[in-house]
This record gives sequence, structure tokens and C-alpha cells, in this order.
Amino acid sequence: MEIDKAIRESDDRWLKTKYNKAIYVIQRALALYSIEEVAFSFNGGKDSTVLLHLLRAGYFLHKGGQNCANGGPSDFPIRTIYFESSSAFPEINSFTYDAAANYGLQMDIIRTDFKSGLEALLKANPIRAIFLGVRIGDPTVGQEQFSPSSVGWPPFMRVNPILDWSYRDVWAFLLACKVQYCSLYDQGYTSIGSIHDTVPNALLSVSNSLSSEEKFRPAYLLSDGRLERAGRVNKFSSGSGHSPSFSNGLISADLHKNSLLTASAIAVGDEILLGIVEDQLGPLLCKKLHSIGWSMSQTVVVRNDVDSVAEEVERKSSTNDLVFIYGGIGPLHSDLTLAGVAKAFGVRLAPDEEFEEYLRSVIGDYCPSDRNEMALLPEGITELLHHEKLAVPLIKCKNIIVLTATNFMELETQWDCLIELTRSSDILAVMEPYVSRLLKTDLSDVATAKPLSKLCLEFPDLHISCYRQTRYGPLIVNIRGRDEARIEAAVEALSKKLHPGAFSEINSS
Ligand SMILES: Cc1cc2nc3c(=O)[nH]c(=O)nc-3n(C[C@H](O)[C@H](O)[C@H](O)COP(=O)(O)O)c2cc1C
Ligand SMILES: Nc1ncnc2c1ncn2[C@@H]1O[C@H](COP(=O)(O)OP(=O)(O)OP(=O)(O)O)[C@@H](O)[C@H]1O
Ligand SMILES: [Mg+2]
Repeated sequence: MEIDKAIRESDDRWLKTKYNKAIYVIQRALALYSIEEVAFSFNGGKDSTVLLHLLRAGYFLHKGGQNCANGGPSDFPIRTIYFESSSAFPEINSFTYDAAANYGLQMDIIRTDFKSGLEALLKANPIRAIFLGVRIGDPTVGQEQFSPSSVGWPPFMRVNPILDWSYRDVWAFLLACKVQYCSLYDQGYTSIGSIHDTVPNALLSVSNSLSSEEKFRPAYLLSDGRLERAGRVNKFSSGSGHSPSFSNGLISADLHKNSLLTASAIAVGDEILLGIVEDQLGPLLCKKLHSIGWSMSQTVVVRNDVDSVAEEVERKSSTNDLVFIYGGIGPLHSDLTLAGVAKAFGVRLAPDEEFEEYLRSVIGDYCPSDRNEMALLPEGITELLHHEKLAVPLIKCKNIIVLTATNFMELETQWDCLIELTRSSDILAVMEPYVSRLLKTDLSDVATAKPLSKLCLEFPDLHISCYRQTRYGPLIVNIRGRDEARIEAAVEALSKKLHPGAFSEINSS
């Protein structure tokens, strides 16, 4: 069965765990209910597409791989219900019907609202359980893997096999299984409602000053899954009434200035992992990138080992706009960073005459072997970034910037040079900076948890994070975004959710 095989062959251990747990839930449901008593709620969205393939695999495994089920296109006897609406995207409709044809789904198309549709369906059929692609973080909070339907709804069990899946897990699964998904996800849509309330996620917008046409990166490149609903329009917005008002404030003309560029940093050094030295550059890079409107998605430390570096570079370069790497640069036995970068892109290290010239000006003609090991650079993908303040240029390989800095001061210099170089080329786009508001409260986490999670849903365009400096001290909430008016609105909304004065402002440095 191709889905089960793809996951078993994948080296993503995290995905395997999630898959096994979801298959367990499906198998328990299929053991509890007969096949006539279950149904699958399918709407062509990414979460329900994941569920479709999990159910195909789960049913196949439930049957123990018997002859009657070989996981092929005609082996899906679970009744499938689709609530079709005239306000659905045509792409969603056509994907749903294509999937139904490809996998032999027995579709019940319902054209009424959810509740009355389910009432009629349950009257006419022995259905007792319905599989849904609901995940934690969806607006329908408070569900478990097996949750009875709510009071006022017809009685059935809601079965949610992917409840604990993250946005990342969803995409890891769809990409690992190489299954088709609705084309809208390749056009920047990250969560799909109706044509009236969904636009591409502005955080995936690609700025292009030469063209007036807005372009978006695919949904799987959204690095912060918490922002998957940032393309949803606020149904309850009190706008003027004649133009759509977006819950996230990302109105089309403002999309460029809000586009999200992400970077990661890779520190290479056994001594950091041994606890002998601290990585100073990662935190400083976070500050620097934040100050020019970028988001830092991760900082990681890897060993001085070609495969460790190559693996991390490969992973980070495909999911970030830029990756900074430092440590492990030079002629020593442990200086393997450039070899790792070369391996990640499948090229060899080759002598670079221009770079060798620069090195000679710094270290003289002294070279113990017949070639200068330090002048070996990844072949065909390297660009040297010259600046008069730098004795040796910085190295850029595709979207990887290799920094030779080893401390604060050296990084300050290299950063300033990069920013200056950016004025003449587009190495590091300087974006509108983020604005942060810091609030503190003495209320307990229990008292603040629900209002804060509601606030996150209401302001998906803002980044709302919390931390404390001591376990029993005040809770600090950081509301970060580009639009000061939106941040102000969030601060006001938060104070309304709790009693006045519950939060006080602290000056951010
Ligand atoms: C098969 C199915 C079962 C549902 N069961 C419930 C339920 O038991 N209780 C409930 O409040 N909503 C239920 N819903 C509604 C959803 O939780 C949720 O309100 C809906 O997906 C949001 O859609 P909307 O954005 O169009 O309002 C169900 C929806 C479907 C498709
Ligand atoms: N119109 C519908 N018909 C049938 N099932 C639906 C419908 N709308 C929602 N559902 C069920 O509710 C689940 C959750 O919907 P939700 O919109 O959060 O996820 P999705 O549509 O699968 O993916 P996305 O978040 O990308 O829109 C779906 O996976 C599906 O099981
Ligand atoms: Mg949806």
C-alpha cells in the first residue's frame, strides 16, 4: 500500500510517530464501528486530504492486507460526505471530484447547512461515527480524538485522527507521500474557507517591483504554522461595508511591505555542544535580522562533521530565504563547513583563484602544501561578496551566507558590510521593521491562557508570544507586528477580555 510504504521508507521519525498514532485511532474506530456505521467528512482541503490517505492506509491495514483490500483505487468503502456550497472555490470543487474519481469514493453530496444535512443523513443511514480532519488550533477548540457531537447536533461520534498534527506535519505527510492536493495551496493559500473569506496568505507574498502581479510561494513554505489562518478575512469586521475588510489588516496594496522573509542560523562547533564555549553569534543575528524586518525561524548548532553540516544546510536552505552559517571555516582538520555546504548542493570543492588572491594578501605566500586548502570553495555556486572594510570577501553559496566572524565585534563589521552591499544588490532585502509592545501581568497562566489564545485567533497577522523571567514573577506578553494600529487594536482587545489594569505596559529596549 503506497501510503504506508512511503511513510515507512521516510527518514522523518517525527512524521512516523504521528502517522502511527493516527492509524491507531482509525483502526480503533474501525474495530468499534462497522464499515456501514462510519463516514468521512471530506472537503478537498489539505487536512481532509491527509485524512483521506490515512483512511485508505488505515482501512487497508485494518483488513490485514487481505485480497479484498490491496490499497488500490477501488478499495475505499467508507461513505464520504461533502457539503458542497456555491461559495466554495472552483479549484476545491474540482479537486474534490477528481479525488472522488481517482480513489473510488462513494460520495454523498449535501447542499444544505452542516446541521440539517447531518440530521437528514443520519436519519436515512446507520452512521454512528464521522472522521474529520480537525486539528488543535482550528477554531473548534476543546475536541478530543473521539468526541461526541455537541448538544443540539444529531448524535454521532466525531473521530479526529489528526487532532495533534501541526501544520508542518500535514505538509511533511503530503510531500512524503507525493499525493495530489488542491492547486490553491501552490498559490499561497494556507487554509481554505469560502471565496468570500479567504485570500492567499500575505506572509507568502513574493515582492517583485518589476511586475504589478502579486506572486505567492507554496503553502508548504510557510515557516510558522501558527500563521496558517492569516489569509482568512474577518467575517465580523466592522468595516465600511463596501470593501472587504481583512481580519489581519493585510489588504492587497500592503502585501509587499508585509511579506515575510525568514532566515536561519547554523553554528558549526563541537566545542559549543560540549559546553566549552557559548554561541554568541546566533542571538546577535536574531536581533540584527529582526531589526530589518526579517523573521528568524531557527538557530541550530551542529558538529564539525561534513554530513551534519550538509544535512542541516540542505534542510534549512529549502525552507528559508537566507541561511547564515559560521564556525568551522579555515584550514584545520575540523574546518569542514564549506565541504558540508558543497555536499548539500551536490557539487565539489574546487580552487578559487580570486579567493586565493585575497587570502595571499592576508596570510602572505606561506602555504605548507602545494595548494591552499582555504581557497577551496563549492564549485559553480559561489559568489564572493567584496567590501573594502573586509580583508577577505564573504562567501555566498546560493542562499547560504558563510560568515567568518567568531565574536560580536567581527559580526558587527560583517553585518554592516552586508547591509551596505545590499544597497547595490539584493542580497538582504531591508524590510519595514517589526514593532513590539511588551505587556506584563500578575494574573496566573490559567487566567490568561484562554483570552490570549482567542487573541491569537483574532489577530493571526500578529506574533503574540509569552515568557517569564522567573516562575512566580509576572508573565510578559510580547505583541509583535508591522502595523502599529493593529498592535494597538490587539492591546485594547486584550484589556477588554480581562479586567482593566490587568496588563501594564513595559518599555521594550
Ligand atoms: C461532519 C461535521 C460534524 C460537525 N459536528 C459538529 C458538532 O458536533 N458541534 C459543533 O459545534 N459543530 C460541528 N460541526 C461544525 C464545525 O465544527 C465548524 O463549526 C465548521 O466546520 C465551521 O464552519 P464555518 O466556518 O462554515 O462556520 C461539524 C461539521 C461537520 C462537517
Ligand atoms: N464543506 C465540508 N464538507 C465536508 N467536510 C468538511 C467541510 N468543511 C469542513 N469539513 C471537515 O472539517 C475539517 C476541518 O476543516 P478545515 O477547513 O479546518 O480543514 P481543511 O479544509 O481540510 O484544510 P484547510 O485548513 O487547509 O482549509 C475538514 O478536514 C473536514 O473533515
Ligand atoms: Mg478548510
